[in-house]
Amino acid sequence: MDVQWYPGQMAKAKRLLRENLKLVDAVIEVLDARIPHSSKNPDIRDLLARRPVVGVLTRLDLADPSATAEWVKKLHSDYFAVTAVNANSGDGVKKLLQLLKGLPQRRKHGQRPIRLIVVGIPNVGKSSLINRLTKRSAAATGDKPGITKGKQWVRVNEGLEILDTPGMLWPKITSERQAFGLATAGAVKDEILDPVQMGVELVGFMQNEYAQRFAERYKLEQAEGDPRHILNEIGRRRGCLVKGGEVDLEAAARLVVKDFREGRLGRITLEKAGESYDEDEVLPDDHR
Ligand SMILES: Nc1nc2c(ncn2[C@@H]2O[C@H](COP(=O)(O)OP(=O)(O)OP(=O)(O)O)[C@@H](O)[C@H]2O)c(=O)[nH]1
Repeated sequence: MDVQWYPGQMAKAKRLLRENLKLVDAVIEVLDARIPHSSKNPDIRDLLARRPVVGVLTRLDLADPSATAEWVKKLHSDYFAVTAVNANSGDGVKKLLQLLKGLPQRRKHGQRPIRLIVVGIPNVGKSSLINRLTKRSAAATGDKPGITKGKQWVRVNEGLEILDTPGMLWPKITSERQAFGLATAGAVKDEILDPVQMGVELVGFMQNEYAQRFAERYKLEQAEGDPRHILNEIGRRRGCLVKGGEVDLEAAARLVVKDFREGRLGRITLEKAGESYDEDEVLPDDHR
């Protein structure tokens, strides 16, 4: 499995982050509310050097509301404060601004505003959040991982400034389950997983967690049974066919994953706060 992050890239990301951290009083770590466990990078704690970190779960609108509430509670002990937002619409940003008001300044610099950097793995909504906080639309946003550009201080309000360049964190993939979550949520390139495998796993997950809603969405008489077979059935119904009328399973898989990403399967969280992540199957070192 190719995880798309190479040691050189990671070293560069770390170096940049270390440089930028020298400039700031506090950090916002952006997590995807649909995969809070997998979008959190446990390796950065040392780099942050005791700076207060505010955890922000984006995609509030796409995640399961009760799961998000539980994650906010669970993550509380890891952060200075935690909250959830919709970085597109701005829902929850007012509350975040309230929390940011409580941040301490690192050094006494007279009256200068508190300086912040936004960090997170690719495609979690860092630029969207910066744009929301600064009410601009200049920071580049896009649905492909890794397109953030530009660099300057931007004023949020009289007490707060934010670095326009988000800090890029590398996803840490130690289990197949994490690979599935990160790829399905779009935080790593799709190529990390075989598309059919991703689709089959997503169907299996939906069968276990949101069976009724899933059956309704695809007008399936029943959502039970072999996930591959169900995927085939979805492909047939949706006209994902190759010459000769056979189902194009890859097209069907891409359709289901796209429906998930765009919220058409409803509000879904792939990782629940109450689950244990310690016992995940650990991938061999060369896959991390
Ligand atoms: N529905 C929804 N979409 C969001 C939210 N936050 C971000 N997005 C979308 O997710 C995509 C990625 O957002 P970006 O802000 O570019 O993410 P980023 O972390 O800066 O991405 P990189 O530059 O790749 O690291 C965009 O299409 C956003 O519109 C959210 O809260 N809800």
